[in-house]
Amino acid sequence: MTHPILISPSILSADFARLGEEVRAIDEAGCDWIHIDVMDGHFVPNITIGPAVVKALRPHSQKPFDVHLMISPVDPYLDAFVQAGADIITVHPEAGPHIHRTVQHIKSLGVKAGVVLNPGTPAKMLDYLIDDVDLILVMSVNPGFGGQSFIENQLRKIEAIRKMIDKSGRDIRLQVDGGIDLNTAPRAIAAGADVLVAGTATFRGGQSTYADNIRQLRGG
Ligand SMILES: O=C(CO)[C@H](O)[C@H](O)COP(=O)(O)O
Ligand SMILES: [Co+2]
Repeated sequence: MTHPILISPSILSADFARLGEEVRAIDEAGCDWIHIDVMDGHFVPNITIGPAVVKALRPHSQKPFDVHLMISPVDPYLDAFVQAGADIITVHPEAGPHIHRTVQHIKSLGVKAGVVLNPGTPAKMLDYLIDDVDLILVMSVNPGFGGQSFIENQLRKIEAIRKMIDKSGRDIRLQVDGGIDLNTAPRAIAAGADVLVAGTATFRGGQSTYADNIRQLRGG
Protein backbone atom coordinates (compact mmCIF):
# COMPACT_ATOMS: atom_id res chain seq x y z
CA MET A 1 0.00 0.00 0.00
CA THR A 2 1.63 3.26 -1.10
CA HIS A 3 0.86 6.39 0.87
CA PRO A 4 1.70 10.02 0.15
CA ILE A 5 4.49 11.37 2.37
CA LEU A 6 3.13 13.23 5.38
CA ILE A 7 4.97 15.85 7.44
CA SER A 8 4.29 16.07 11.16
CA PRO A 9 6.25 18.99 12.64
CA SER A 10 7.28 18.48 16.25
CA ILE A 11 6.21 21.53 18.24
CA LEU A 12 9.04 20.79 20.66
CA SER A 13 11.06 23.19 18.49
CA ALA A 14 8.33 25.88 18.39
CA ASP A 15 8.39 29.08 20.43
CA PHE A 16 6.64 27.88 23.61
CA ALA A 17 5.68 31.44 24.54
CA ARG A 18 3.52 31.61 21.39
CA LEU A 19 2.47 27.99 20.99
CA GLY A 20 -1.05 28.61 19.64
CA GLU A 21 0.25 30.99 17.02
CA GLU A 22 3.00 28.52 16.08
CA VAL A 23 0.45 25.71 15.60
CA ARG A 24 -1.60 27.99 13.33
CA ALA A 25 1.54 28.89 11.39
CA ILE A 26 2.54 25.28 10.64
CA ASP A 27 -1.06 24.46 9.77
CA GLU A 28 -1.16 27.35 7.26
CA ALA A 29 2.31 26.36 6.02
CA GLY A 30 0.88 23.03 4.83
CA CYS A 31 1.82 20.44 7.44
CA ASP A 32 -0.26 17.25 7.53
CA TRP A 33 -0.24 16.33 11.23
CA ILE A 34 0.96 18.15 14.34
CA HIS A 35 3.42 16.15 16.46
CA ILE A 36 3.17 16.79 20.19
CA ASP A 37 5.98 15.39 22.35
CA VAL A 38 4.83 14.61 25.88
CA MET A 39 7.71 13.99 28.34
CA ASP A 40 7.61 13.36 32.06
CA GLY A 41 11.18 13.64 33.38
CA HIS A 42 10.99 9.96 34.33
CA PHE A 43 10.63 7.88 31.16
CA VAL A 44 12.86 10.44 29.41
CA PRO A 45 15.17 13.08 30.90
CA ASN A 46 13.05 16.09 29.95
CA ILE A 47 9.64 17.54 30.88
CA THR A 48 7.34 19.14 28.32
CA ILE A 49 3.57 19.40 28.22
CA GLY A 50 0.42 17.71 29.51
CA PRO A 51 -3.23 17.32 28.48
CA ALA A 52 -4.15 20.90 29.51
CA VAL A 53 -1.80 22.31 26.89
CA VAL A 54 -3.07 19.88 24.23
CA LYS A 55 -6.62 21.04 25.02
CA ALA A 56 -5.58 24.69 24.80
CA LEU A 57 -3.99 24.09 21.40
CA ARG A 58 -6.92 22.16 19.97
CA PRO A 59 -8.88 25.21 18.69
CA HIS A 60 -5.82 26.41 16.75
CA SER A 61 -5.88 23.66 14.10
CA GLN A 62 -8.19 21.00 12.73
CA LYS A 63 -5.27 18.86 11.54
CA PRO A 64 -4.65 15.56 13.34
CA PHE A 65 -2.87 15.87 16.67
CA ASP A 66 -0.17 13.18 16.65
CA VAL A 67 0.59 12.75 20.35
CA HIS A 68 3.86 10.96 21.17
CA LEU A 69 3.72 9.88 24.80
CA MET A 70 7.10 9.51 26.53
CA ILE A 71 5.66 8.97 30.01
CA SER A 72 5.63 6.04 32.40
CA PRO A 73 3.27 4.65 33.49
CA VAL A 74 1.39 5.65 30.34
CA ASP A 75 -1.95 3.87 30.84
CA PRO A 76 -3.46 6.22 33.46
CA TYR A 77 -3.15 9.21 31.08
CA LEU A 78 -4.58 7.83 27.81
CA ASP A 79 -8.15 8.97 28.40
CA ALA A 80 -7.04 12.47 29.37
CA PHE A 81 -5.07 12.95 26.14
CA VAL A 82 -7.98 11.72 24.03
CA GLN A 83 -10.38 14.07 25.86
CA ALA A 84 -7.88 16.88 25.27
CA GLY A 85 -8.06 16.32 21.51
CA ALA A 86 -5.49 13.72 20.47
CA ASP A 87 -6.27 11.95 17.17
CA ILE A 88 -3.30 9.58 17.15
CA ILE A 89 -1.54 8.31 20.27
CA THR A 90 1.83 6.59 20.11
CA VAL A 91 3.24 4.66 23.06
CA HIS A 92 6.54 3.01 23.89
CA PRO A 93 6.34 -0.68 24.90
CA GLU A 94 8.71 0.06 27.79
CA ALA A 95 6.21 2.58 29.26
CA GLY A 96 3.75 0.08 30.69
CA PRO A 97 3.40 -3.58 31.64
CA HIS A 98 1.05 -4.70 28.80
CA ILE A 99 1.63 -3.00 25.45
CA HIS A 100 -1.06 -5.07 23.69
CA ARG A 101 -3.64 -4.00 26.27
CA THR A 102 -2.49 -0.39 25.97
CA VAL A 103 -2.97 -0.47 22.18
CA GLN A 104 -6.43 -2.00 22.58
CA HIS A 105 -7.36 0.66 25.10
CA ILE A 106 -6.27 3.51 22.81
CA LYS A 107 -8.38 2.07 20.00
CA SER A 108 -11.37 1.63 22.29
CA LEU A 109 -11.22 5.39 22.85
CA GLY A 110 -11.85 5.94 19.13
CA VAL A 111 -8.42 7.24 18.09
CA LYS A 112 -5.53 5.74 16.10
CA ALA A 113 -2.94 3.72 18.02
CA GLY A 114 0.78 3.64 17.34
CA VAL A 115 3.76 1.83 18.83
CA VAL A 116 7.16 3.55 19.10
CA LEU A 117 10.46 1.69 18.91
CA ASN A 118 13.50 3.25 20.59
CA PRO A 119 16.82 2.95 18.75
CA GLY A 120 17.76 -0.09 20.84
CA THR A 121 14.38 -1.84 20.52
CA PRO A 122 14.28 -4.48 17.78
CA ALA A 123 11.67 -4.64 15.01
CA LYS A 124 10.83 -8.15 16.16
CA MET A 125 8.85 -6.85 19.11
CA LEU A 126 6.15 -5.91 16.57
CA ASP A 127 5.45 -9.55 15.65
CA TYR A 128 2.30 -9.76 17.79
CA LEU A 129 1.27 -6.09 17.57
CA ILE A 130 1.23 -5.55 13.83
CA ASP A 131 -2.31 -6.95 13.55
CA ASP A 132 -3.61 -4.17 15.79
CA VAL A 133 -1.63 -0.97 15.30
CA ASP A 134 -2.45 1.90 12.92
CA LEU A 135 1.05 3.35 13.00
CA ILE A 136 4.61 2.31 13.81
CA LEU A 137 7.11 4.99 14.83
CA VAL A 138 10.84 4.37 14.54
CA MET A 139 12.87 6.67 16.79
CA SER A 140 16.01 7.71 14.96
CA VAL A 141 17.34 9.42 18.11
CA ASN A 142 17.04 8.43 21.74
CA PRO A 143 13.87 10.13 22.99
CA GLY A 144 14.00 13.19 25.21
CA PHE A 145 15.29 16.11 23.16
CA GLY A 146 14.98 17.80 19.80
CA GLY A 147 18.01 18.71 17.73
CA GLN A 148 19.88 15.40 18.02
CA SER A 149 21.73 13.62 15.20
CA PHE A 150 20.03 10.89 13.16
CA ILE A 151 21.18 7.38 14.12
CA GLU A 152 22.07 5.79 10.77
CA ASN A 153 21.40 2.16 11.64
CA GLN A 154 17.71 2.94 12.15
CA LEU A 155 17.39 2.98 8.34
CA ARG A 156 17.87 -0.78 8.45
CA LYS A 157 15.05 -1.06 10.98
CA ILE A 158 12.76 1.07 8.79
CA GLU A 159 13.49 -1.26 5.85
CA ALA A 160 12.70 -4.33 7.95
CA ILE A 161 9.45 -2.85 9.25
CA ARG A 162 8.40 -1.75 5.76
CA LYS A 163 8.65 -5.40 4.70
CA MET A 164 6.61 -6.50 7.74
CA ILE A 165 3.89 -3.93 6.97
CA ASP A 166 3.70 -4.86 3.31
CA LYS A 167 3.51 -8.55 4.20
CA SER A 168 0.69 -7.87 6.68
CA GLY A 169 -1.43 -6.21 3.97
CA ARG A 170 -2.73 -3.82 6.62
CA ASP A 171 -3.04 -0.04 6.25
CA ILE A 172 -0.28 0.99 8.68
CA ARG A 173 1.69 4.23 8.57
CA LEU A 174 5.47 4.05 9.14
CA GLN A 175 6.73 7.17 10.89
CA VAL A 176 10.29 8.25 11.67
CA ASP A 177 11.20 10.75 14.39
CA GLY A 178 14.52 12.40 15.26
CA GLY A 179 17.20 14.19 13.27
CA ILE A 180 15.07 14.43 10.12
CA ASP A 181 16.40 17.12 7.77
CA LEU A 182 16.95 17.61 4.05
CA ASN A 183 19.75 15.04 4.09
CA THR A 184 18.07 12.31 6.15
CA ALA A 185 14.44 12.76 4.95
CA PRO A 186 14.97 11.29 1.45
CA ARG A 187 16.91 8.38 2.88
CA ALA A 188 14.20 7.62 5.45
CA ILE A 189 11.61 7.76 2.65
CA ALA A 190 13.71 5.47 0.46
CA ALA A 191 13.92 3.00 3.35
CA GLY A 192 10.13 2.94 3.58
CA ALA A 193 8.99 5.68 5.96
CA ASP A 194 5.86 7.60 4.93
CA VAL A 195 5.41 10.04 7.83
CA LEU A 196 8.29 12.33 8.77
CA VAL A 197 8.42 14.06 12.15
CA ALA A 198 10.62 17.14 11.98
CA GLY A 199 11.08 19.70 14.73
CA THR A 200 14.34 21.55 14.16
CA ALA A 201 14.06 21.33 10.36
CA THR A 202 10.52 22.77 10.32
CA PHE A 203 10.91 25.60 12.78
CA ARG A 204 14.38 26.88 11.84
CA GLY A 205 14.32 30.26 10.14
CA GLY A 206 11.11 31.63 11.66
CA GLN A 207 7.48 31.57 10.48
CA SER A 208 8.16 32.97 7.01
CA THR A 209 10.20 29.84 6.21
CA TYR A 210 7.83 27.13 7.51
CA ALA A 211 6.05 26.52 4.19
CA ASP A 212 9.34 26.12 2.29
CA ASN A 213 10.80 23.93 5.02
CA ILE A 214 7.78 21.61 4.94
CA ARG A 215 7.68 21.48 1.13
CA GLN A 216 11.38 20.63 0.92
CA LEU A 217 11.11 17.91 3.58
CA ARG A 218 8.28 16.35 1.60
CA GLY A 219 10.64 16.24 -1.37
CA GLY A 220 8.74 18.83 -3.39
O1 LIG B 1 10.27 12.69 20.05
C1 LIG B 1 11.12 13.55 19.95
C2 LIG B 1 12.28 13.58 20.89
O2 LIG B 1 12.11 12.60 21.84
C3 LIG B 1 10.98 14.63 18.91
O3 LIG B 1 9.80 14.41 18.19
C4 LIG B 1 12.16 14.69 17.95
O4 LIG B 1 13.38 14.77 18.60
C5 LIG B 1 11.99 15.79 16.93
O5 LIG B 1 12.97 16.75 17.00
P1 LIG B 1 14.07 16.99 15.85
O6 LIG B 1 13.36 16.95 14.53
O7 LIG B 1 14.62 18.32 16.21
O8 LIG B 1 15.08 15.87 15.98
CO1 LIG C 1 8.39 12.73 19.01
